[in-house]
Amino acid sequence: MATEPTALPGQPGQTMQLRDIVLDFRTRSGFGQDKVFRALDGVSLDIAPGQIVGLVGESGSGKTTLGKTMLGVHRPTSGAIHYRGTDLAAAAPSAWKPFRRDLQMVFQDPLSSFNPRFTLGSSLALPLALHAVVPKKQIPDEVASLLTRVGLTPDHAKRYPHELSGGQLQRVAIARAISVRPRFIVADEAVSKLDVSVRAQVLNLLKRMNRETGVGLVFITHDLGVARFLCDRIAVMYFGRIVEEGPTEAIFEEPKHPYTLSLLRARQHDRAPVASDADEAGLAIPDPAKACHYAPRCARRLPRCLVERPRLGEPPHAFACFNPVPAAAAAPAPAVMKA
Ligand SMILES: Nc1ncnc2c1ncn2[C@@H]1O[C@H](COP(=O)(O)OP(=O)(O)OP(=O)(O)O)[C@@H](O)[C@H]1O
Repeated sequence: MATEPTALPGQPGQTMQLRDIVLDFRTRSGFGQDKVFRALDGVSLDIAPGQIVGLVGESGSGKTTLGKTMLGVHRPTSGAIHYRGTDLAAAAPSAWKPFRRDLQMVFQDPLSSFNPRFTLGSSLALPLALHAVVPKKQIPDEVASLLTRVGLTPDHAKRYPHELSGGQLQRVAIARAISVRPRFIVADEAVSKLDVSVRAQVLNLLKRMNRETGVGLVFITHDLGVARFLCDRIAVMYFGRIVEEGPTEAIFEEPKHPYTLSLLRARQHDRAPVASDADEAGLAIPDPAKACHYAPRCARRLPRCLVERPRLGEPPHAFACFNPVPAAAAAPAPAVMKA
């Protein structure tokens, strides 16, 4: 369950609020025509200081795009990103500058997020110096301490990115993100390359850091066991929309959206989350602006679902569905990850 948000020492906590975020990617087709792909379609989400919010959903549902949008990597086509009294969505890129230290990301591919010509020690020292986190002469000690906190040794500071395994690099990426003592971290599949024992260690580190410093964490993952262990709240994404959002236990024990249920069942049976026989029935995909975009795959589809778009309801447990899953039909929750 969500804990009371706590602020960073000496810094008031700030909730990040996303309101109705739409993001269209424009791509060039082979015939020189612009094609528009709507990657985020009306996403609203609040992340309070001290909360860990999990973003789950199948590949391509928009999790990474949403994470990058809330950190200013992508500029939304419309909608609002309220943070510390500013609507950053509409602001010029320079408006993000004062918040660069506050908002950090651990990227999905750790190798490409490090400069191959820098030692990892240099890569870690750079943000410490840039943001004057510690006095200059303390930087080597701080780098060593960061490496130790993520389960590596100070010796790793002398190595280059290509000399480390994917899992080791993931830990350096986490060390870099926490080094500047941010207020928010978006961690994209940040523990996916770690073996079980190291994964537990890093998850415990993230949880401890979150509880001690009040850093807000958006944790993108395919692993529902990890999400259940780590997150206070879960947002389930499907094709650019949040279809269900609520406290972690409610999502696992009482899933309301048929897609959430299919995701939980898919995990139990270790298969892809394809919902029903509706696909095979050859149902035409309805206009997503005017219908539930999950309707063609949904076993609980009503005629209304094909002509009306359901809105996400009210917190604390919100879901966008006209015919939610009754409590008795909810799947037994998947096993909790032990960490
Ligand atoms: N720069 C881009 N230009 C065009 N389309 C993009 C771009 N980035 C992402 N997309 C598309 O947006 C959709 C959402 O992608 P995104 O990477 O956010 O999904 P995801 O849920 O994070 O997937 P995964 O779990 O596989 O990482 C995909 O269809 C993807 O192809």
